[in-house]
Amino acid sequence: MAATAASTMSAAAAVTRRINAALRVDATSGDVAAGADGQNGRRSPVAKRVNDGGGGKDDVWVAVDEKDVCGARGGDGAARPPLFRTYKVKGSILHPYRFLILARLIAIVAFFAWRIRHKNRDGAWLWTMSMAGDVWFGFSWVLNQLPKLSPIKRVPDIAALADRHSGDLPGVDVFVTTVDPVDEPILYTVNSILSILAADYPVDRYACYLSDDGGTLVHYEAMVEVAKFAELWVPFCRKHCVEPRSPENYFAMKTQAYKGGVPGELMSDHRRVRREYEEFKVRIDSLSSTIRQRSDVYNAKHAGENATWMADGTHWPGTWFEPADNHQRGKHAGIVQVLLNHPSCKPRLGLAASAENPVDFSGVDVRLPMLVYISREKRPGYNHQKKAGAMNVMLRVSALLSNAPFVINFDGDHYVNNSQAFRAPMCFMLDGRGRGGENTAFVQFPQRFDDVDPTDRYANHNRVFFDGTMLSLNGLQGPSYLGTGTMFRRVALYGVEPPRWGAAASQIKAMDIANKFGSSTSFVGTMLDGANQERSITPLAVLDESVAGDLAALTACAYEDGTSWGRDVGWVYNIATEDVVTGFRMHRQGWRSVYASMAPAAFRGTAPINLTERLYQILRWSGGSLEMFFSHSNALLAGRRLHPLQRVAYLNMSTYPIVTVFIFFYNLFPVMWLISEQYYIQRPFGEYLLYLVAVIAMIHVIGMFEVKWAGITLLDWCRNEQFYMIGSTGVYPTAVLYMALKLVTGKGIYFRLTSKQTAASSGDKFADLYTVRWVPLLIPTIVIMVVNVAAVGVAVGKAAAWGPLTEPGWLAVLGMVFNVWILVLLYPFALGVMGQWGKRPAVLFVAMAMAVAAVAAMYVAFGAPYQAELSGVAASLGKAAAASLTGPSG
Ligand SMILES: O=c1ccn([C@@H]2O[C@H](COP(=O)(O)OP(=O)(O)O[C@H]3O[C@H](CO)[C@@H](O)[C@H](O)[C@H]3O)[C@@H](O)[C@H]2O)c(=O)[nH]1
Ligand SMILES: [Mn+2]
Repeated sequence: MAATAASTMSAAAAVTRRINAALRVDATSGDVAAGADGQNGRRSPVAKRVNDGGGGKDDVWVAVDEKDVCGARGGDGAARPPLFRTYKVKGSILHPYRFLILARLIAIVAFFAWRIRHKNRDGAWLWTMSMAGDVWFGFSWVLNQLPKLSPIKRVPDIAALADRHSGDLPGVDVFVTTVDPVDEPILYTVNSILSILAADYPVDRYACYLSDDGGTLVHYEAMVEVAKFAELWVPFCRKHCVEPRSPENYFAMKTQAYKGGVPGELMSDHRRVRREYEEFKVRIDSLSSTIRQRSDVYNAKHAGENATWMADGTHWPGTWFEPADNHQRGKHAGIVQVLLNHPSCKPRLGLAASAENPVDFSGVDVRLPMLVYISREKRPGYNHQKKAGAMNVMLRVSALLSNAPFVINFDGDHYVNNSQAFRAPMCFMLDGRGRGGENTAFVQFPQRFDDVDPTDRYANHNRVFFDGTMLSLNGLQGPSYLGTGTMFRRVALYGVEPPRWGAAASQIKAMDIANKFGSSTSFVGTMLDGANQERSITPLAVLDESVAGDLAALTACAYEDGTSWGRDVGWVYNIATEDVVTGFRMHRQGWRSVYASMAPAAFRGTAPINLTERLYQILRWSGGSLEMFFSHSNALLAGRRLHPLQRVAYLNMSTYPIVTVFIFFYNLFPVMWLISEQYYIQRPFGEYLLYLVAVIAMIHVIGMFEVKWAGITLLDWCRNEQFYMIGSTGVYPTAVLYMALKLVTGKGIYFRLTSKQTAASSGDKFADLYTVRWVPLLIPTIVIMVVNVAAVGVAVGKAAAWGPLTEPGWLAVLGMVFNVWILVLLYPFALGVMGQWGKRPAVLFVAMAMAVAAVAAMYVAFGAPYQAELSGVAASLGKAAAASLTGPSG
């Protein structure tokens, strides 16, 4: 947005700015801040903020904290402008929205009353069951709707942060997790790390940690390569203010507005860096074979050995290609390696262009932040607690090495998309007003996905789910699955209670330290410091023997034995969705949190585009939610510190799969009128239909309102509806079944790593979209499709037998509408299970038409009783319609 303004600036100003860019926020690259006017963010903060209104032109949102902004010049003359802005939905939209919710509530209650007064006597069991279903539909809708009554949006003001905290931003420890260089392509991981190293945050105030749960040398050496390539990449990003700072994504972009200060040098620098990046990628790709060849050479020299060798001619302490004792998956030593040491506090300018350095970095700070590789110890017989376990090890190791008061986490396949992304949460953590400040335990940004799926079949669900529901949580941070991209306050992770850090210090002192946090006195010694957000990171001078010993102790499996880790301290264990429960523990203690957004999106990542992978992912999420309900993290058990609406939000989130059991049976119901034509669900049918249509129409209109402020398109919303139905017909009921089994047998859900092989490992980026992995999880949905196709066939048969203009024929067609509706919702699923054929949807339509024709012909030939038996149609109508009473409640 500011590109043209910036490019006309004088060269001298550009150089100053370049240096500044590394040291303080650069207004031209802070999209969230107002458009730059060439003043490098030095306009009066108040004037600027009054002008821009934060969200820009907006016909949905209005600022709620105008008073704070205008009153920012306090009596003592010191300006304390707010660091973030809060917006609420305009009254002209909000009031009709709320009115509709009320109207629907009344309609639902009236509908129940009507149904009870007109109890159906022919099919009492069916009537009772459908009543139970409808009551649950209504109840879960209320749970879902209540927290959304006052939608709020918060936007960080990065320019204001720069004004107020230019030299004293708090420290941040950035954690990245990965397990397998193949399942989670290593190219994503290196890009993730590079985007972090190049972020626009004071280099001496943050550190980056990679946890490699596979313990592979490939990951370690990839980090060595990253550290080398970063020397070119990071200054390049600073010099030209490029976005995003993940090279793969940057180079994939077609055109870009220039935001740096030396547009004349971009072309040649870009070409040069791009070539280096291509070479870097080749080295990353061949790491595995390089290491193998090297190991073969060494092993040949040391007869009888089958080790994996590091470049310096020593054994790799982690896992080997040929598994050996203490060098195999699930059984190896812990490793901590500092790849880039913590930089000095003073800027170090780079070299001028020369033969060896074609890129001129003479005006650019070339320091790099700290980079550490960690692989925790693995031993058989221990439950390693997946990601949560890895996070807790990182929390301890980082305490010793950098001990930043804030930590932020990324999955290996996510990257920093907006270089201001680490500054943005600070706007909330450091703002003293109401929601912000010391009581804020974590700040979360919506998870965005690269549009990896050309048809957007499955990936959009997340976007709608998170933005469409969470954004609106009354300004509350609701429960979520966003383990990645959330910035936490370290003390909150230690289980310390709010509100005040001063009090927290005495809390820590009063705690039964060793029993709670484990036996490392070095670690415990860091705890007080780690809570102090004014403290800057003081690097350890040398990693001497004693530090190495401490680190080994902290990464050991046995460290947590008999402690509170995984329960009251650190990320919570024994649940498939550790992130939700960990956030819940903080909320329950009375911590606050913020859900915020910025533009461009702070972080991006990948979502599986393969149908089966995606279904397993939501199986884990929904299973985790139910586990939460049946655990000590049940929202009903939380004390009074939990905000009432937040409690409702957590209840909704931990029970949402249950409703789909009813949806599942409703969708299956047409089977009834394939075998018999006996069932009435409710009479008089006309009135019943009227209620249903009203209730269904209203939920869709309410949904339209939410679409308006969630910043999503109508197509997104339709995809969401479709994916919700796909989940409701297979995954969610399965999760309920799992939960029931777990309650009986005590065995939990296996946390299956979400595999994302596609883009990196094959030529066709979308190959995975067209791969069917047959699993039992697909069966229920297929059955429902078959039943509904057959039902359509019977309806066509009826219409043909009676003539479409007769009453029975007409009702048959009407019934069919609902079957077709279900089929439309399941359409992406149908394409998914067709595999390669899914590229040609026409095939699906032909096959369906043939199936329908066949069933219709069979009905006419053998089935048609030629009597006025319409009940089947009626029943099918009612059931299918009721299925969408709640819509995607997520
Ligand atoms: O033993 C393990 C298993 C997983 N991971 C890492 O955990 C992350 C999440 O695992 P993944 O299989 O990719 O799950 P997703 O469904 O893609 O992740 C979402 O859902 C998880 C559970 O709610 C959250 O933890 C994640 O942050 C969120 O992105 C990845 O970085 C993994 O490398 C480990 O470090 N160790
Ligand atoms: Mn993931």
